[in-house]
Amino acid sequence: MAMPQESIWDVAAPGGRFWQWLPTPTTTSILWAALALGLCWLWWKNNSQNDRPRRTQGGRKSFMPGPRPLPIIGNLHQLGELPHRTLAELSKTHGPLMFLRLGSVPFVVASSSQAAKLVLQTHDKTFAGRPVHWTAPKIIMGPTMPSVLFHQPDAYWRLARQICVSDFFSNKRMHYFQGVRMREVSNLLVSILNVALEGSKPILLREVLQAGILNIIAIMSVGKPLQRFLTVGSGSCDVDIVRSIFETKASLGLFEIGDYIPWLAWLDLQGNRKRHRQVAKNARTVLQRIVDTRRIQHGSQGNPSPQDLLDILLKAAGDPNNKDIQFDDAAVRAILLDMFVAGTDTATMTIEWALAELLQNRNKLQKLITELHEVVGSSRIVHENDLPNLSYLRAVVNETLRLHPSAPLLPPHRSMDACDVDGYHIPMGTNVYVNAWTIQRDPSLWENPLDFEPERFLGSPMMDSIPGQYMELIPFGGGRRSCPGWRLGLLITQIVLANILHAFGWEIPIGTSVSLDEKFGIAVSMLKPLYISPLLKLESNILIDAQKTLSDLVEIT
Ligand code: HEM
Repeated sequence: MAMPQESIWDVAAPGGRFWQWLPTPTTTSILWAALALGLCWLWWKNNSQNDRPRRTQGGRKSFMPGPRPLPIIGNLHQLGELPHRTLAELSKTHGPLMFLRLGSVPFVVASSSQAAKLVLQTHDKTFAGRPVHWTAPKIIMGPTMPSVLFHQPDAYWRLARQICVSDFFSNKRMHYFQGVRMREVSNLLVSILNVALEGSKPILLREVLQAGILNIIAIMSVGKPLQRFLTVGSGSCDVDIVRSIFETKASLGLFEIGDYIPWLAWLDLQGNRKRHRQVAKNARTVLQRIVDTRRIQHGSQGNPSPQDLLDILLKAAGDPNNKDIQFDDAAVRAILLDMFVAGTDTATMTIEWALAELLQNRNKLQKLITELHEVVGSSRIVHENDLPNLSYLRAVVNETLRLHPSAPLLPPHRSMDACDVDGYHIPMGTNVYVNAWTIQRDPSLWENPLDFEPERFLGSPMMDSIPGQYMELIPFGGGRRSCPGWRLGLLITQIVLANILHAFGWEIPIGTSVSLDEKFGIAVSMLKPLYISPLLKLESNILIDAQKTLSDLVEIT
């Protein structure tokens, strides 16, 4: 019988096989070797310029300017606690289109209104993507992230977004829920009244606002305030739905090292994954319970016409025309989460910032109070129908969104294709930040840009503009990825702000002050939340009667 031929490896080492000369590999040594190889690869990738936007002018190639990255972490160390501010500083050196590498992920930062226009208008379709490395949303919503906010712009996303825009956020639906919103505003006023009657103790205004606004979004989305869904049991652990929503928001706002150094993601260096998984399990449990209950109700009522977002989504999920698109329960849950996550803090923080600015600028506060008094009088609360007559209020909200946009860098966009922007060739898969914060404080666009001057909007065409119409003012983004809930966001911000200023005076406790320092997060908030005392201005029975009348008008089951 012929002997099998020896391979080159068998003969390479005299007296034995090649690998017998190597030390026996242990798991640790394999890990170290893998780590070393990974580091080399990252070093090479960081220093290679393959994915760096470049342009050719007069036969000479030049790269998009940007700060020099470090190995492995790229420019991550330069972001600091308030990335919109540090990126604004860097853009002063490197220009309005700047390249950075965050970890190993390539980013372009647009810091002028012209650069924003290129991203959000001229190449809107190309830059409609979202990052592919997004640990928390993937764990919480599932690997395809079937949410409007996080999903890539494909047929599913277009359908989900269109359902939201043309049905849920339609004028008809907004009008339908007007009574509900007013009733929740009156509830909010009465909860502040109870504090005021106790001798005007200071309150954490943010908590009261958050609870009221969450209720508005919940009723419009799932038919009733979240507290009305009894705490549900899931096996041995009980899941509180309001807590679950807050935990989800907190998880989605966490900085994840693996999103920037994907190669390290599996190590879960920050130990966040366990937390995300628990958050995902809780959210799935509470939301699925709501979905199942509604299905049972639908079953017993025949095919009712949709009223809230859940009805609309279930109708879409059962529509045979959508059978090629996976519009399943995971999608329904993710879109509901979108509304709670994207709709609550943005409006809450905008109201808090507005009040903080007004307390620092007492003459503007007085002007707004006078307007409210003239238009509404002192015998009733402010109604949504009053809003068209409250132009200074609208100007105050615009000015607040200019100085304090909730998402100062907008959520990251991503190029779905290679494209040329301002002569630079930008490869597919490049992430993009649009620095709305710096654009909205650009001295070449705004006079005295750091001053709180609502008057600048009076008589300006920007006063009632729609998102993306003016690139100088983009708190809601622009283009196909712009905020679909902007009308509702503005409505809630205006009606709540108007009412808390009309019904109460606000005092800063002696020995404290209002600080405009910021805290970065899913929505940028005040570092030191407002802790202020309400002083009743309207007669208390006006608030109590309003609450009673509105509750009688709008019944909730
Ligand atoms: C003052 C209030 C609000 C502000 C400042 C705000 C701001 C924004 C911004 C900046 C974006 C991203 C735009 C981009 O990527 O270019 C966005 C997206 C979004 N917003 Fe809002 N928003 C507000 C209120 C709301 C409300 C009330 C809802 C829903 C109830 C909502 C739902 C969404 C959703 C679903 C998206 C994702 C859109 C997409 O990716 O296609 N927002 N919002």
